[in-house]
Amino acid sequence: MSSIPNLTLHTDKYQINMMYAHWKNGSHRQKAVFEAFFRKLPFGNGYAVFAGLQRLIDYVHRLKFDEPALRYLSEQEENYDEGFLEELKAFRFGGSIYAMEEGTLVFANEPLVRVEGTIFETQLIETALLNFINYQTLIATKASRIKNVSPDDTFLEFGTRRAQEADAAVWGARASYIAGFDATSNVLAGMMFGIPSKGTHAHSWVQGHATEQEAFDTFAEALPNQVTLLVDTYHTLKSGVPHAIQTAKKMEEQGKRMQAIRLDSGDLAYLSIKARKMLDEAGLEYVKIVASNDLDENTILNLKAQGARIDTWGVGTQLITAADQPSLGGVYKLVAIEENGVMVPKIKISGNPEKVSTPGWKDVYRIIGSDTGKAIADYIVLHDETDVQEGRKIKLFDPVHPYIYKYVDEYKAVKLLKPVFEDGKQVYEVPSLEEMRAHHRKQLDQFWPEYLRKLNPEKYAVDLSTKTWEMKMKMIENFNFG
Ligand SMILES: Nc1ncnc2c1ncn2[C@@H]1O[C@H](COP(=O)(O)OP(=O)(O)OP(=O)(O)O)[C@@H](O)[C@H]1O
Ligand SMILES: O=P(O)(O)OC[C@H]1O[C@H](OP(=O)(O)OP(=O)(O)O)[C@H](O)[C@@H]1O
Ligand SMILES: O=C(O)c1cccnc1
Repeated sequence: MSSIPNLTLHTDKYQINMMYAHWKNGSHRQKAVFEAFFRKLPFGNGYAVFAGLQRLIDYVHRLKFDEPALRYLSEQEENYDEGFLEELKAFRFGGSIYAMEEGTLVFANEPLVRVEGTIFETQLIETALLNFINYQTLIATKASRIKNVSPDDTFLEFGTRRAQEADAAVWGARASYIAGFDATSNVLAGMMFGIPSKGTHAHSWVQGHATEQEAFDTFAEALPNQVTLLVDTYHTLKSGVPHAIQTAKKMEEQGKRMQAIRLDSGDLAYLSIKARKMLDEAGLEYVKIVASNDLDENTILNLKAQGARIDTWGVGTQLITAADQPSLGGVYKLVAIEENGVMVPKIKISGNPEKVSTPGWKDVYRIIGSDTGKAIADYIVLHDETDVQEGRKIKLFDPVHPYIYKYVDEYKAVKLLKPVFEDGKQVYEVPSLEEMRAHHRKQLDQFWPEYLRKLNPEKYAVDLSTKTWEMKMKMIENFNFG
């Protein structure tokens, strides 16, 4: 995508400063492994939906310190050596990246992306990687949560005007589509990604005409195949719906069908039930009802419970800004580094036991029961462990309460981290957005409903292999606080 800018300097300065210090020290070609993960699921949801990989891939391809970037760096008060800037000039990403596929259900404390390479390149990409996957995973999760309130209804993403700037709108629209939304109002996202783009009209269209009837008729004449009329500018039931019915009748005379009316204020349950009745009585059973107005999963669920007759939900602000939790706290931690030619696992100790990182270079398997076809647990192993790959009996235990355990031997193990780049070369064929949506739906089918419910979902197990757990415990024990 040529419209994507070079984001090489889209990083925190401390990354460049660490790269510089490594270069000064001669350690910049040392090999390192980092893993990105989050510690807590957002919105009290039982799962998150991974997204952001396409953006990461585009970014990695375009990593290059060009002349303006080098000039800017040369003017900084850090006073970087000329030799460092020469090193940056020659820089290309030559590392390896393994990642979850977009649309995959993911959980806390499991690697979502693993990056292997020189300390120079693995350090540089931390900030942008987290920026992309934290936001897009958050929005995809929110979208999946909203869509799952009523999976058979149609959901439109309407958030652009309220999004935190343009990139958030466009990439948020894409994340929403992966997780089950059906279309976006953002035309650029439509063009860039092939998402269906849809639109009704604003109140200004009605306000700008002498009468509401004239506004509706004129709109219907201009766009006869895409007529959704906004009926709440003056009075929904006394004016908007009757006028929309008149327009629909005129369309019928010309052999055309109006698509829908849109409700955008007031009591959406009451108004949709009344409007449905009026449309049906006029023989317009085929005209659908769209609703919008600061909707989120809770309001939609509530409206459904009240018997609202709404077919299509337009969701903006609450989705695109993830209003109830506007950030996902994904982090990127060093898990191994080369010392004297050998990769040595690394741990990050914290006073808060939940924040102690799991050392070593790891893979994640989804363990699926052979009898049920449903996911049992995600199982994290050191990358050279082979038991799970070979289908041998494994012990699943809670890493916080290891005395709670069970053995499983009848299972299928799906490796979740897919090779994306190997030694700087892209080896992953990015699926189409339609394939990602289908993948997401299949993922949902793989989980029992108790993990998917909106309120107080069951906690899905993310377990460490015995070797991973033992290594972690040993490293904590041996840690020299001196
Ligand atoms: N029957 C309902 N049950 C629960 N929530 C509802 C119902 N109908 C609408 N809502 C929601 O209640 C909120 C109403 O907000 P608000 O009072 O600002 O809207 P309004 O009546 O449309 O006023 P305005 O014209 O200023 O937008 C919206 O989030 C809307 O989606
Ligand atoms: O409420 P959200 O979930 O954010 O959905 C988007 C909102 O944006 C529009 O309102 P706005 O008042 O901006 O313009 P309008 O004149 O078209 O209603 C639209 O009518 C929705 O209410
Ligand atoms: O097409 C619409 O109705 C629309 C688009 C963006 C925001 N609100 C509504």
